[in-house]
Amino acid sequence: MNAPPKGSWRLLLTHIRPQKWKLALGGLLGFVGGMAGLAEPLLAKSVIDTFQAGGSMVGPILVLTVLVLVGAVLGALGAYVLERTAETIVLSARLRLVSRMLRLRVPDVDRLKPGDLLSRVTADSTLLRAVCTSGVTEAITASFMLIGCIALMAYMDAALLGVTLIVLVVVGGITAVVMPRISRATTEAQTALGEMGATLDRSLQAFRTVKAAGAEQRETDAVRGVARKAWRKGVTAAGWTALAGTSTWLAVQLSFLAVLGVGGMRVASGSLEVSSLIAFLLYLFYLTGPISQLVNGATQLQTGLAAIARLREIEDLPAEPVAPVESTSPKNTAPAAVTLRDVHFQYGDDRSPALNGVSFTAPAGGMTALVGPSGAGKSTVFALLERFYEPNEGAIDLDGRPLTEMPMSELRAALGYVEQDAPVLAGTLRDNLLFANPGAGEDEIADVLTRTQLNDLVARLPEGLETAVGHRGQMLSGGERQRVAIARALLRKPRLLLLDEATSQLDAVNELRLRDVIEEVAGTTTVLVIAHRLSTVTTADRIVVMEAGQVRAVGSHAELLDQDDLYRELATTQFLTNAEAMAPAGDKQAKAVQTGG
Ligand SMILES: Nc1ncnc2c1ncn2[C@@H]1O[C@H](COP(=O)(O)OP(=O)(O)OP(=O)(O)O)[C@@H](O)[C@H]1O
Repeated sequence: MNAPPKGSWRLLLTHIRPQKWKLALGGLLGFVGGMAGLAEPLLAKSVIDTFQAGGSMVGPILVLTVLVLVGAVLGALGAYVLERTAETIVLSARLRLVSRMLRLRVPDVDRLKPGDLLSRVTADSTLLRAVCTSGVTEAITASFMLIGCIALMAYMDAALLGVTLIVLVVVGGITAVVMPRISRATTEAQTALGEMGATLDRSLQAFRTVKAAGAEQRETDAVRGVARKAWRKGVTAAGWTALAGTSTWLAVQLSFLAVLGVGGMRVASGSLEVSSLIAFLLYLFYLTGPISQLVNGATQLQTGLAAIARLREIEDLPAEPVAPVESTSPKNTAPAAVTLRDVHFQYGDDRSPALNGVSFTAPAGGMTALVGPSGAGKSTVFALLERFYEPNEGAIDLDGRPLTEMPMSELRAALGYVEQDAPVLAGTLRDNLLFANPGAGEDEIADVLTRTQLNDLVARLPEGLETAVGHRGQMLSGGERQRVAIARALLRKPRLLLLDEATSQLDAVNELRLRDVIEEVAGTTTVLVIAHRLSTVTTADRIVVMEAGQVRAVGSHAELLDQDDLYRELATTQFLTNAEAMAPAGDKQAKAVQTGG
């Protein structure tokens, strides 16, 4: 990336525009403060002239002192206003990103890594701060100062200014060459930082697995590897930045020597006053400030634009529509029928089809079970029902209405979704229950706790509903987690409950409880369950057998046992082991051969 893409500038302006007056005020204060400093050499010249003429120096020195103080105060005030405004710009960028992040579409998030996303909100957005202060405002102020300074130098002595400018043009050239390199190194450093976040996030998400697999060192090495990569890129950027800074310093020193030489000769020849030479030299040193501010500003701008480019990648992604404020009219809670008509879907152009012409109906009320070998496309059906993805062909209707014609919020409000894994979030049990319906009352909570047979769990927990359940709910058993997730989904009063049964073994008690809970729920709402248990399939009103992205049979347990070979095979291998698990003396070996999925 040699030049930041055009869109990055536009996005930068989007962030800056709302704060433009505050930035202008900060810049103005800094500028006025700087102007006070600019007048100092002129006054110093008059002090020297007065001294040489034998007049009183009290007046000029007093004015000089006041000017220094006013300059300092205004400069500090300007810096504060700028920094404060820059913080506000960082905040607004973060708020924009955060509110967009959770509205991104599932297929886009599938591609992105959570740790990298995190690093964009935290690390990359921070870089905006510098771009708004040094990058934009200070650079503009510094340009004015530079122009003012050069004008005054021209007024003092045009020949000496000529000498100075030659050296400055050389610095400008060096800076122009260095800047794109800083930009590239910064982008790479930020990308590496994002990679580090993603790698670390992966390990933390699977913390127990990492330990159990004895992979601490390997994972640590992986994170250290990307940390070092970020360091290398950071060091490269630092090197170029140092070169830019040093060339500035060197330019001023060289100008100083050149002006001292040329000016000295002119003083000796009597064509220049000593006081003018001193004032000119003071201006020359004064020039260091604006020039290094400009170089620093350009550096920060490159850094900021690199960060902005990463923020833009998120901002450019399409988002799902924002849910409107919940209407006050009572929510339709009647069980809904769902129909899939010749649905085709593939996760990407390079993937083989996950669904290949799937058609079936789950009538309103009652339970429909989806069964089939792993990879048959069962979870994909759920993902399409939630409109996490859109079918490539075919249609899905809810109560005869195509999903695409329903507002997303209405559709999702009508569905309850219990994921197969990690259905519980960090927080208290109450937080978890209220997650999908924060407005639910105590009586509603009590009701779902009874329906999902969680009362004894609540009684057993040290702080009841207020007990923290740990990151991803580790403090609960698998069966409890699943029932908590069902309770949460029920509190939302869904018209259709999508339940992806965990494939892991539940003990006999929990399996029976789950069966009873599903059966009870199916009495009041439509339940579509991806079933891995005999107890679930035998109680289902209808069973849809899927294989390789297609529906191969639909019927009752008895019908399918009789008519469908695959179902019979599943029943005798997969489901049967669950049945054995229900037996009081659960045969551990039988459990072990359960195929899952
Ligand atoms: N997010 C995804 N991106 C790409 N491919 C996917 C994704 N999710 C699933 N697939 C693929 O789509 C196919 C169907 O997967 P799906 O999860 O629907 O199967 P399933 O029947 O639910 O299996 P299981 O019972 O093991 O969960 C599989 O080949 C799988 O590899």
